[in-house]
Amino acid sequence: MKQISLMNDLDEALTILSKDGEVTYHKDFYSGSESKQLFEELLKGLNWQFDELIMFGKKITTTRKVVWVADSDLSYTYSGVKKNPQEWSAPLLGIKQKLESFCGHQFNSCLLNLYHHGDEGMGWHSDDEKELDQNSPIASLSFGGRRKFSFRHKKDLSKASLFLDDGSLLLMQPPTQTYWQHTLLKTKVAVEPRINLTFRKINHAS
Ligand SMILES: O=C(O)CCC(=O)C(=O)O
Ligand SMILES: [Fe+2]
Repeated sequence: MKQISLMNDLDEALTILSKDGEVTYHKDFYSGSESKQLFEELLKGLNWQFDELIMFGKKITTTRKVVWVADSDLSYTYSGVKKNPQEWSAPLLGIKQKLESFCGHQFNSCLLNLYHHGDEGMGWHSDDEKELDQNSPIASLSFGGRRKFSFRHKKDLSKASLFLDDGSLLLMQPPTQTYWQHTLLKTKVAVEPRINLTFRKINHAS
């Protein structure tokens, strides 16, 4: 199995995948002080809830907490469970604006995940739900503890891994979700809590 590992000590954008999609990593999208402030605002200013998903036909509740934010006219089913969106808060709107001008794309929803410890992660999946606009990138922002993230090609199982730093942006362009899965790995090393935001574009129900 081919393994690509990247050290994230460059300042400019790093290209993560070699084929079947495009992912770039932008280490210092936010400065350390901006990230610290945004982490606190997001932690305190949103209604964090345990996530519910269907696994092996059973509804389970995660220890990780989530918030789903979206324009009020949207609904979204994720991991088999329909989500009810919260409204955009001021800090989130500020982040969305900065992202949109950087990416040249508009987003209408954001899934936030709060990982309290290293023993909370997210298993292999693609963000390829049918509601998502296939032509839109997914922009993943990280605040707090530095965590390892991997991609795995669905056919040849090749991998690409990197660490997602505090204040970093991982930009996943189409058709990345069609060909690759990704995961946030658990770790036994002590890590700070982390908040991840994935900005998405959901199609309006026709
Ligand atoms: O926390 C992360 O970096 C990954 C989150 C993710 O993959 C998702 O929300 O779909
Ligand atoms: Fe994901």
